[in-house]
Amino acid sequence: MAGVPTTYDDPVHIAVIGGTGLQTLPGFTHAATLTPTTPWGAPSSPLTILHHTPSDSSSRKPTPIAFLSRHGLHHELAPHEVPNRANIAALRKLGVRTIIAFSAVGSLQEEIRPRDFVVPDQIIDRTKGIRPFTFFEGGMVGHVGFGDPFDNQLAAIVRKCGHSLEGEGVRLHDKGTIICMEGPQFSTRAESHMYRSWGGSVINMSALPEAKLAREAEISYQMICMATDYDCWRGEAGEDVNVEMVMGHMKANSENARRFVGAVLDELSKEEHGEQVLAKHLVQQSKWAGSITHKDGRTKEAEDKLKWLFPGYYD
Ligand SMILES: CSC[C@H]1O[C@H](OP(=O)(O)O)[C@H](O)[C@@H]1O
Ligand SMILES: Nc1ncnc2[nH]cnc12
Repeated sequence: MAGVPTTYDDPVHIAVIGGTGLQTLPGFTHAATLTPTTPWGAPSSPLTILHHTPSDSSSRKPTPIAFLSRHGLHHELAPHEVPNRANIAALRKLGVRTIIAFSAVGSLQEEIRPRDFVVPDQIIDRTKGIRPFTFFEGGMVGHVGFGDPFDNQLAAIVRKCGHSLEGEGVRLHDKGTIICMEGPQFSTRAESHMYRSWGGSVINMSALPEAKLAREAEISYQMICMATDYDCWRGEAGEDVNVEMVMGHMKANSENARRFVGAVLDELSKEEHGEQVLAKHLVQQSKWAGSITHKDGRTKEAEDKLKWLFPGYYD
């Protein structure tokens, strides 16, 4: 946008990643547009710095947030083409330590209806290993815990905010297991039934490796899912998923998605969440996770990249 600054000097600790149907985040003040590069390439889209003014207090300063469009500004990146490492690395470098990520999902359960929101707590990986999925490779090994793929404390805040919007058209499910499939084709009916038998709640193509990379980058991460279809498991009881169906529900419910983000940002802007927003509980996790490779065994390339991401960790 003409006249908008291309640099931003204040720290930005919170990011929103928008998915299908959420390429922009209207209703916030546009403070800057950044186009960073990283050792893993450029992110999916420019990082838009938005100012969020908390709705319940005129005295609090606006909170800056970074917005990134996962599939690009015009949805030109397929799920397997999303440069997840560049996205997460660019956000961390900016100072981001908390990410709220949006995703349009298929429902695998009757009670999760189209336009319902789900705050998931688990993921089953059905990607095919073709997406780059770690910062620790090529001469520096690292292993981080992923038992809980989302941040439990952040999830509690997100759930509270979602429930506060109930009665205003928002229906929220507090838990759920995401099946993250490779795509870009949707599932077969046999696969869809199998995922239901595994206990899957919803299905998408984007939770991984985004969530894994956020964990490696010591960023507190929670996905908010919005159901747009019943995939294809209902057979004759309903129409199979198609893009028109997904986009239709996303468009019709985008105002609720925006209000949901606004409520979460209101809450995260409160001083009491300062430590959580900075993900203090994750600090130095990757320093120890990555120190398994002795200095003598490191390649310069791997070390340079990781030193860019984590200055001071591997000196
Ligand atoms: C257009 S339907 C499939 C597409 O929608 C979801 O995108 P996102 O998670 O970025 O909202 C799903 O993961 C697929 O990428
Ligand atoms: N049925 C589905 N399968 C995978 N990703 C989706 N995103 C929205 N609906 C989906």
